[in-house]
Amino acid sequence: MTRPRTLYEKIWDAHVVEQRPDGTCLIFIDRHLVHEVTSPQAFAGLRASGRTVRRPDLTLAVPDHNLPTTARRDADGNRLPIADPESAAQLAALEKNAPEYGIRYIDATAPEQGIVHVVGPEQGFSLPGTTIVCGDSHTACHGGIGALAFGIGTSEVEHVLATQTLLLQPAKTMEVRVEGDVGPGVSAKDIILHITGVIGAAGGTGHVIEYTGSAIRGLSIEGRLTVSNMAIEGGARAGLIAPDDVTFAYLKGRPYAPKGADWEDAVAYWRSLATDPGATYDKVVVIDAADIAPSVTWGTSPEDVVPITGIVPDPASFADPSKQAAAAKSLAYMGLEPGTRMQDVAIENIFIGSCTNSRIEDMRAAAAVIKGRKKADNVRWAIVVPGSGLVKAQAEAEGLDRIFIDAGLEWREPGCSACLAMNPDKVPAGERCASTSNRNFVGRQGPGSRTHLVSPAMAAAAAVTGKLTDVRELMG
Ligand SMILES: CC(C)[C@H](C(=O)O)[C@@H](O)C(=O)O
Ligand code: SF4
Repeated sequence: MTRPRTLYEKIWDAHVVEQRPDGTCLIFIDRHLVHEVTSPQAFAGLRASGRTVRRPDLTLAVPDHNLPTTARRDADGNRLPIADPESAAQLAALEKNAPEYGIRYIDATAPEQGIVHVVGPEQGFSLPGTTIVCGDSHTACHGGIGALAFGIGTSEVEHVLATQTLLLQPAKTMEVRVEGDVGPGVSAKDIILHITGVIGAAGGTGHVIEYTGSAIRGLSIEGRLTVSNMAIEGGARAGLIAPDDVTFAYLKGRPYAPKGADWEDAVAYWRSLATDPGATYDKVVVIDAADIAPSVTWGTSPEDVVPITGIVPDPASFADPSKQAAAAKSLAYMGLEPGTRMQDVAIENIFIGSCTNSRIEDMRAAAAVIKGRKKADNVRWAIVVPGSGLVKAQAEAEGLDRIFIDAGLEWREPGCSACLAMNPDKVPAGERCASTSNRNFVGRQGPGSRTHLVSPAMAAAAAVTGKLTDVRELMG
């Protein structure tokens, strides 16, 4: 009998082309996602060496980071230019490179355009058991459907374009098991924020995390993508969730998903990927779902998590001296005093979007809280940015856009938006943002911006009260 293996080991083993004496493996890459920021130099490198794209059929390009989220066409249907020269150049490069190398390209104004990590699963391009890479650290997101998905650097993007392979060291395995049921108002985002708080921003270093347990199995695909998206914020190389009937139902009939007999074969294979009984992980963390509250960050690392009912911690309360120093620095940047109740922190900006939380369920969760309420007066800027044109269309068909607009929020075009300050959507220096994104780093949403990571329902709650708020207090 073969040795029991984890989900990670099975996917890895199925993709090893060659193993080197030092243990490094040449891995076949099934899917390559490309966006405008990390690809121009990679294509320039290909061009300089006279090489071609080895498997254009396994490559999908879509712009997302730099696109403004305001209207992309004028009243006559003409495409509006991008004002920022660097952004315009990156977009122009992708628009030229994709057709030149025969790569599938979703144009900035195509109905299915969106954030690359939303588009991949939505199009059925990202599939269970596949290896997926993208020149982007949140590629781990695709682990939510059971794909082994890594972020890579620009030189690796060039390597994958040219060879459809990548040299990788095998990772260690880590299980994060979340058992039990979460309480009302607790979403997938709260689960992953809580996990990040428990394991720390370096807790998964060198590991691929498999999220298991009944609380994870009970999540929709949207929720699983949210969890896996932030594997990287726990330091892991990738995140994984075993594909199951929920996954198959989500993927069936999507444009790039297998069809007919191929679909049946694929599902049979995908079912075989689940971690075998008796397989072991290098590290195991067990979390009780009942301990997870709606969560919020107070600092400038995604591990700086407290329940919304909590307070800003005192740096002295941390055992580790380096964490004490980091916490003191974070609090100075964030303009927060130890002991302040999180619910007393006023918020001027709201961002609902990003590859963590811009799928249809996120839109629904935010709209459910906003419905019948109004944006608080002290909230200066509140934008809702669907993750793709298809999410946008679905949300509009359900009337969610009207709920946001009637409450005084803005309803935007898809893109990365205020998740990072690479386009016009920025948070001003010294102001706070309740944000559904995944990073609260210094300057992440604009120079001097102060980010509090929360779930869509919590961001919506902050939008209507003007301060960080326990969404459970607003629930029916
Ligand atoms: C711009 C891009 C390379 C970057 C990443 O790698 O993740 C961005 O998506 C981010 O979230 O910080
Ligand atoms: S939405 Fe944010 S985290 Fe996701 S790919 Fe874009 S910039 Fe990166």
